[in-house]
Amino acid sequence: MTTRRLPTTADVVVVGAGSAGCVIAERLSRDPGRAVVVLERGPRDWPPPAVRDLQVLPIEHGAGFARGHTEATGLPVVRGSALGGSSAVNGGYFLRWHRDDFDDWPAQWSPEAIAHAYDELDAPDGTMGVTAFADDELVDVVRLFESYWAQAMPVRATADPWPIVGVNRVRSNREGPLRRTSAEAYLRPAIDRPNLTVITDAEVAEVMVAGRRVTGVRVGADRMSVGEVVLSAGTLGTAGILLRSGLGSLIGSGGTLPLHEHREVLVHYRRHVDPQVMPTALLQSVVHTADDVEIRCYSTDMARFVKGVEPVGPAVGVAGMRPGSLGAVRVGDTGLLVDLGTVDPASARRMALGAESVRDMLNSSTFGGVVEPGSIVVDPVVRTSQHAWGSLPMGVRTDDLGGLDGLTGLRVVDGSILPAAGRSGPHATIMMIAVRIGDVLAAR
Ligand SMILES: Cc1cc2nc3c(=O)[nH]c(=O)nc-3n(C[C@H](O)[C@H](O)[C@H](O)COP(=O)(O)OP(=O)(O)OC[C@H]3O[C@@H](n4cnc5c(N)ncnc54)[C@H](O)[C@@H]3O)c2cc1C
Repeated sequence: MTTRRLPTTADVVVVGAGSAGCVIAERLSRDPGRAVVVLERGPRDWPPPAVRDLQVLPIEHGAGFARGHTEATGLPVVRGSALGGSSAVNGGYFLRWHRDDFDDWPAQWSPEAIAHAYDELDAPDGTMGVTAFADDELVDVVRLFESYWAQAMPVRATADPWPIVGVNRVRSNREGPLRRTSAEAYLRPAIDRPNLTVITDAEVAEVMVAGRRVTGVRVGADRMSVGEVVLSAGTLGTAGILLRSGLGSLIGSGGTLPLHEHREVLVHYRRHVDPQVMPTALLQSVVHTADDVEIRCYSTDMARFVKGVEPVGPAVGVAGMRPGSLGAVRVGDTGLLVDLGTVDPASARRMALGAESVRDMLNSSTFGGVVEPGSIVVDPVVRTSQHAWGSLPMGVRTDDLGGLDGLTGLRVVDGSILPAAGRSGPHATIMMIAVRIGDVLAAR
C-alpha cells in the first residue's frame, strides 16, 4: 500500500525507497508477521515513462524526481528522490565490479555469496532486466571506440557479467527504452502485501535515540516507534539523518562524514557532421585500464540528455575509479553541504594520462571521419560521476551487515557501507549488497 499517513509503530522502518531500500523492504516483508514501513521523501507518483526514458537524465534544476545538494565548488550534486531513488534517474549502466575488487571485503562476503546476489539481479532471467547493448544498438562513435581499443586490449564477451581490464560493453537495466528501477523490480511486486506500507512525501528528519538504542524516527512533527530502523537514504541522505540526529560523535566522526567519489575529466570534441543520433542511452561502452581508470565513451553531447546543459560537443570521460582522497558531507543551516574533496596527485596523474590517451584516440585515423580537426579540448573542470559512497564502510564503521558499531536498532544498507572502491559504477554493487543483507536478515 502507498499512503501519506504515518503509522505510530512498525517492526522495521526502511528509510528511502532507492536502489537498496526497495530490495530490503521486499525481503523483510516476505515474513507476513513483520510489519515493514518504507518512508520515502519523494513524491507519491511512480516515475512515469518520460522520466525512466534512457534517453534523458531527468536531473535538471527543479526536476520532480531528483534533489540537488550544495557542493563546495558549485558542482551539481543530484540524487534521485523517488520510488526507485537514484535508479529512477541514473544512466542505466549496470556493471558488476571486478572479481578482485572484493578481495579486502569482510569475511561474510565470500566470492560465492557475492556472485549469487549479483545473479539474482543481472542473470538472463534476473530481476533488473539486465542486457548488454547489442552491436546494432551502438552509435557510430561507440563502434569506433571499441574497434580502436580492441587493437591494444582484450574485449569482454558481452554475455560475461564480470568486467575485465579491457573493453567492456555496458550492460543496462532496462525494459525496452526505459530504465528498470529497483522500485519496479522489487517494490511493485510486493506493494499489495498487507504488512508492507510505503509512505511517500515523508522526509525523515532524524532517528530517535535512547542511550545506545535507536527507538524510532521523526518526520516533521510526527514520530514513529520502531523495532529497527534501516537507513537506505543513499550516502548523502543517510549521512544527513545520522548527523542531524546528533550521532556523529557516537559513530566517531564528529560533525562530518567522509565520502569517496569517482571524479571525471571530460575530453570534448566536435563532429564534422552532427549525427542523426539514434535513440540510445548515454553510455554504451567503457574501457577499464590497468591503472584503475574508466574511459567512458558517451554516445553524444551531454546536453541532449540533461535539460539546461549548454551544448559543448560530444565527450569521452576519464574517471579515476580508485581515488585516494576523501570528500566530506556535513549539515548546514540550509541543508546538506557536500565537499567532493580534491583529487589526490596519483589519481590526477592517472586521469591526465587517460585524457592524453583519449586525445590520441580522437586524433587517430579511426576517428578521422568523425572528429573535426583541432576541436579536441580537455575540460579543466574535474567533474563528478554522482557516485558518492563509503561514508560508513563495512568492517570499519559498521559490521559486515551494515549494523552500526555501538548502537542497536539501527542498520545502514546503501552506498554508505561500500567498504572499498570498485572499478565500475556503484549501482549494481549497491543492489547486490542489499540482496545479500536482505537474505541474511530475512532468514533470522
Ligand atoms: C544522475 C545519476 C546518474 C548515475 N548513473 C549511474 C550509472 O549509470 N551506473 C551506476 O553504476 N551508477 C550510477 N549512479 C549512481 C547510482 O545510481 C547510485 O549510487 C545508487 O542508485 C545509490 O543507491 P542508494 O540505495 O545508496 O541510494 P538512492 O538510490 O539514491 O536512494 C536513496 C533514497 O532515499 C531517499 N531519501 C533520502 N533522504 C531521505 C530522508 N531523509 N527521508 C526519506 N527518504 C530519503 C531518496 O529520495 C532516495 O529515494 C548515478 C547516480 C545519479 C544521481
